[in-house]
Amino acid sequence: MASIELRDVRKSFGSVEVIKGIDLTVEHGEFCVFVGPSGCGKSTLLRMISGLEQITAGDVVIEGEVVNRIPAADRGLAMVFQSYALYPHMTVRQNLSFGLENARVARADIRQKTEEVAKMLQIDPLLDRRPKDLSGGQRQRVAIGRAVVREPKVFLFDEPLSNLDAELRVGMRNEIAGLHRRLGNTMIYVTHDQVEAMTMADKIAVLRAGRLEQFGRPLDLFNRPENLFVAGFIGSPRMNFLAGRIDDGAFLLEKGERIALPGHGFTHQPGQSVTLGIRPTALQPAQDGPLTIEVTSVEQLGTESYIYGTTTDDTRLTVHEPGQTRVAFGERIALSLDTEEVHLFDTDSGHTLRA
Ligand SMILES: Nc1ncnc2c1ncn2[C@@H]1O[C@H](COP(=O)(O)OP(=O)(O)OP(=O)(O)O)[C@@H](O)[C@H]1O
Repeated sequence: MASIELRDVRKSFGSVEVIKGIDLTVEHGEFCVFVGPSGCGKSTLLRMISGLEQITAGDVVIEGEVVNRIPAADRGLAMVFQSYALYPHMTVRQNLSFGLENARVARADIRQKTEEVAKMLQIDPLLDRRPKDLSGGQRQRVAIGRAVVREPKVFLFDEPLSNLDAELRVGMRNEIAGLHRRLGNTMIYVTHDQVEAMTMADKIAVLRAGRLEQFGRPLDLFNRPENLFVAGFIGSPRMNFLAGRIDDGAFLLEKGERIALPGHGFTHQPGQSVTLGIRPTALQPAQDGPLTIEVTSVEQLGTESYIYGTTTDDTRLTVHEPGQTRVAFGERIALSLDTEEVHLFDTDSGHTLRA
C-alpha cells in the first residue's frame, strides 16, 4: 500500500522555518494536490517527500516505513518537473529508456515497455526525435512517460503544466487525470492554480506560509471552508466578504444594513467581529433585498454575466448571474442572497463559526 504520511514535518533553511509542522496522510491510490500561493512551501514539501530535500524534523512515512534517511533513488518514487528535465542530446526513446537501462532491465523488455508507454501517451511517432524538436506539450508527455516506464509506487508532479498555454494545459490536465485512473498509483501534484486542484484532486491540501490550512475533498473545501484563507482561495471567482457583527439572529454590516439569518446555527460571542462570506453565485439582482450596490462594471459573457459593484460601506462585491443580465454600469441595484449559502468567520482568527 503506497500511502504517504507526513508527521509533524518541518524544514528550515538556516534560521528561517519554511515548513512549520505538517501532518497529513495520502492514502494508497489517491490523487492529492498541494495548492497554495507562491512561496507557501509546496515544492519544498514535495521535495522532502521525494528525498531531494532533507527534512529538519518530523517523519516522512511511505508504505508504513519511515524514509527520512533513505536516499531519493531508493524511495520508489518518480518526479515530473515543470522544466521537463529531459536529456537534450538523447532521442525521445533514449530519454524514456535511460532509467531502465541503468536498472539493467533486459533489452527486449525495455523496448516493449518504452513503446507501450509512448503509445499510451501518444508520443510513439516521436520516438526518434530530440527534445528540441518537440512542442512544450510533447516534451511534458515525454517527461511523464519517463516517470511511467519506471513503474514507481508514487508519482510526484511539481507544477508540470505551468509552461504550457491555457488550452494545452486543460488537455494535459485531463490526460494526467486519465493516467491516474488507468494506473491507480498514489500521486501528489503541486500547483498554485486552484482550478487545477479542484478539477484533478481526490484530496486537496491548502498550504499557506508553511502551514496546512485545510485538507479534504475538493467540494468539502468549497462547501465548508474552515477559515477565511481557504474560503478566499478555493473557488473562482472569489468568495465575497463583508465585515460586521451578529445581533439578534441577523448579520449587521458596519454601515447598518441588516441580513436576517434565520436559524443559522453559527456559534458566536456577543459583540464579536464577524466576516460574512458569500459566493458570487449566491447573490442575485432583485427587486428587493438586504444589500444594495452601485454597479462599477458589468461583464457579459453570453452564457453568464458578472456584475461588480460596491456596497454602502464601500465593500466590493462580485455577482454571478446565469445568462445575460439587464443590469448596466452606474445603476444602484438591490441584491438578494441565499442565506443557506452564507459562511461566517471570526474576523480576528479567521476561523469558521460553523458549529
Ligand atoms: N534552498 C533554499 N534556501 C533558502 N530558502 C529557500 C530555499 N528553497 C526554498 N526556500 C524558501 O522557502 C519558501 C518555500 O519555497 P517553495 O519553493 O517550497 O514555495 P512554493 O510554494 O513551491 O512556491 P512557488 O509556487 O513560487 O514555486 C520560500 O520562501 C522560499 O524562498
